[in-house]
Amino acid sequence: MSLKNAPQPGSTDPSIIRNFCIIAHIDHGKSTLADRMLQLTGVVDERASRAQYLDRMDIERERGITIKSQAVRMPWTVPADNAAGAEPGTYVLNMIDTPGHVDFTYEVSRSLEACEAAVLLVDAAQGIEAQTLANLYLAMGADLHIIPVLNKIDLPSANVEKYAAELAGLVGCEPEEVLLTSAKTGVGVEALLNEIVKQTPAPVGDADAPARALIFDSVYDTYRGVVTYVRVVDGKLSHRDRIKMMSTNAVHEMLEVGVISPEPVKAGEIGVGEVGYLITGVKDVRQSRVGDTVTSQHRGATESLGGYKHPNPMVYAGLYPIDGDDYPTLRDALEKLQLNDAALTYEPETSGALGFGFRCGFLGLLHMEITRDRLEREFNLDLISTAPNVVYEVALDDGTEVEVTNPSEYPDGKVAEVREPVVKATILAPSDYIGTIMELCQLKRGNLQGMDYLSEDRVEMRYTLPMGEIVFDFFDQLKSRTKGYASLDYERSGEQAADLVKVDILLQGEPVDAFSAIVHRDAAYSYGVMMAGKLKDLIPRQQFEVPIQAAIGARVIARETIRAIRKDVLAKCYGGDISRKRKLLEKQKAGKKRMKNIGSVEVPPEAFVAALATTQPAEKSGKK
Ligand SMILES: Nc1nc2c(ncn2[C@@H]2O[C@H](COP(=O)(O)OP(=O)(O)OP(=O)(O)O)[C@@H](O)[C@H]2O)c(=O)[nH]1
Repeated sequence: MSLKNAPQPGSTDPSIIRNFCIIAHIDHGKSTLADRMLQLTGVVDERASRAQYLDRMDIERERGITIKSQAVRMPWTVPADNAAGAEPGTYVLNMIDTPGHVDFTYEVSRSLEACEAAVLLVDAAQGIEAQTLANLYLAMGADLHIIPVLNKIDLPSANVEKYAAELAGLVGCEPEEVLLTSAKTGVGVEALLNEIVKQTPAPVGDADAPARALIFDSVYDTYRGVVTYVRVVDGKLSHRDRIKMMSTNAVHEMLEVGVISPEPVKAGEIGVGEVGYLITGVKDVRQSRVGDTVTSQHRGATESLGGYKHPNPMVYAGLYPIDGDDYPTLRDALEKLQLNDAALTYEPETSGALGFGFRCGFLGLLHMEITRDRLEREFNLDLISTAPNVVYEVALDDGTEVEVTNPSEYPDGKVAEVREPVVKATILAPSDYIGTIMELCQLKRGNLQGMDYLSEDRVEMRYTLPMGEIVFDFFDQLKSRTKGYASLDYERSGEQAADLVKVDILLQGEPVDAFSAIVHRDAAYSYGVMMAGKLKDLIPRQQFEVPIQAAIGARVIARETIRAIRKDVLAKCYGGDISRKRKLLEKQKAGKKRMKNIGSVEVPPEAFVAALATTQPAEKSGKK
């Protein structure tokens, strides 16, 4: 069907609109399926435009903005004799993208809120993974209708029977009701589109009420400013409106309203149940936040849609340029990233060991890693990051409470109680590994909350765990203990009091702030021994002996010594080649300039990088 004849935005009857998302574990085929749907619905032409569309994404990727379209509008005509039994006719499908990873749970929940159904896509050769489950629970929490689909049925290793049963057991349907697709060959995708029409409830809203639209994504574009993606719940938003953000009452000029199909298409207005974008001339995503409700300034709604949450960083780390001269570049780079990232926070910080840098707040480990990666790649920076830590609430004997986001700020006074954040974790693994996983969780102070068999050889284990342990090396250890077969997902779940202490690392009696850590008392000794041992190997010998100590307050709990030696760079230079000697001496001098000085001890920046690389990358199971 030609897009020109498709139902137009602003005048689309909600009864023909279907809003859905696809939830899947990484690599189970979400992007391929989405591409296939764009082709089948004629939004992207199979030969020419597909290549073009992908090119466009490359450019976007290079510019570091939208990696995927956040929401695409697709017309779809259901034929008379469809197997799904859907009413024949032309429909408007809005496919809404959800960020995949746990760090962005709140963003995921808002994208889900904008839909009425979720396609639960599972690889027919892999089965259900932890991330599939976590997102499924969120979708069920949002009351979405779930459409179970097994993908990659073309693979020789596909085990349709086994995983259809697993999936059916999970969502509570018959195995025959699980749809089968190959996003790669296209098999089953038309049938899936018909099923989406049949099974997804049409949106319901009051067309005559004051406008209310949910912001489910907000993206900074260099050329157009902030592009805000919304789902209209009541009333309509017109390009003539001035709009109001209900959490702040800030009013903005509306410059453009439209839908994405797959290029932005301007529209006069968008109405009940429709999904589209707004451009309002705001320059920073903080002014147009995910979860907020948009209304019109004139005759606006008085009650928001609810559910708005301010993003709060959960993991903090210090970022320092290896070369001190890069500090202004780092500051500018963080400022630029913040334009497109409402959750990133930073403030200047000085470290005795590392010099000038920033204390940055992130939603989680993956968010931290993405940010750091972008700073290094896009802004050409070499960075040292301190070990990530969570936020602790410390109550002192005199009744004052402090929030500690940096171990070096840990109060010296008498501490009455320390509270740490806790997460609910879901671990999925082959049942052979139950023992080793339990052992690991015990070691990390976890509490088993429940365990279910998904099939005869796969289990879901639910634990509560201190978040501080997860940001340390939990995921690395889980992967190595289960040969990579376990998957992990977690969400924040309150606080608990814990016996935590600050361990300082001292070089020649001087504490090195970058190495201080807040750890459980039982783990303090092993942290001290590990750090002292590492540093002994990493710090080059000096002309004098250097003691390395780990201490809790004034009490030393571990000690190593770096023996004295003069590093003679000329030792290997036989003969009298004076120019080569000079070169070596100059090289040594340049190296010295980059050295960080702790008291009189010279530490190469590489030693900090290596010593601080104790934490693991988070599971890369989504992009944002
Ligand atoms: N054989 C086969 N391969 C498929 C199918 N669908 C996707 N793939 C392949 O599986 C890999 C992952 O597919 P993607 O669509 O990128 O998966 P995704 O879930 O979007 O992954 P992320 O975007 O990285 O989260 C790619 O190499 C695809 O070509 C399918 O139906 N059959």
